Amino acid sequence: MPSQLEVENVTVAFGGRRALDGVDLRAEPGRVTGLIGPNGAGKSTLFDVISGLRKPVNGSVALDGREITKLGPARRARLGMSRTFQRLELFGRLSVRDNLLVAAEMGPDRKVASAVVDGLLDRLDLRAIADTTADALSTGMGRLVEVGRALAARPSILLLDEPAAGQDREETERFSALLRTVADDGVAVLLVEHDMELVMEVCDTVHVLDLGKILSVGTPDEVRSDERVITAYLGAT
Ligand SMILES: Nc1ncnc2c1ncn2[C@@H]1O[C@H](COP(=O)(O)OP(=O)(O)OP(=O)(O)O)[C@@H](O)[C@H]1O
Repeated sequence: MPSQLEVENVTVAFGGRRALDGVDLRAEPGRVTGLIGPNGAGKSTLFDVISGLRKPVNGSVALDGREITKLGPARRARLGMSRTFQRLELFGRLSVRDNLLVAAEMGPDRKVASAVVDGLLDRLDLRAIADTTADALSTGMGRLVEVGRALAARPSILLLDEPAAGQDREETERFSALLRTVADDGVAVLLVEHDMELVMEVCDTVHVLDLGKILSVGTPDEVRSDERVITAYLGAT
């Protein structure tokens, strides 16, 4: 079932410093929503709040109108939320196929896990390396497998933290097409990414975070021409 994510007025503090300060964000089913901003802006911290790894001091997270702010990561995963991490979290000694299988078995229906993996190997064009161990993959391919693991749980909302880092241009182009098909299936995709070409090409809406606050929200064209965004981020990339 498609899920809408609503983040309202989220604040997180480390010591006395606010890493997030009154952040609002919305991600809708069938759309790719971008979250961009300079290093240290608070993007990963916001992902941690959305996925339940960090509790905000203020604000709420809701999925389809149901408040989930107090739920832990496992409960959120059962509600259809899947995420990837900036640091690869693959099982290094397992094959690509088995990495996907472990994730698929945690999905809503274990009986279909191997069929789900079969489908993903084709969809992500991973069949040729299905028996390769994760340790032997390039960073770019590792990231693709990590996205495969997130998809194996058949999420309704998918959080991707810098999935294209380490991918070459061809891998990124294929990845961009994949993200569109994931969104077209009704998934709400939330994408943190520094690769501006990918963000501008694939996102329907982009949120720009700077120093813990949302600086701008709009279509890629609107955000790209926003002077505040150019000054805070785009001018420097
Ligand atoms: N566990 C922590 N303890 C203290 N400060 C932290 C912690 N995690 C993050 N921060 C600080 O919070 C701010 C936001 O960090 P965060 O990693 O969310 O930024 P980011 O936008 O994801 O950056 P990047 O693009 O480099 O990944 C930074 O100033 C960071 O130093």
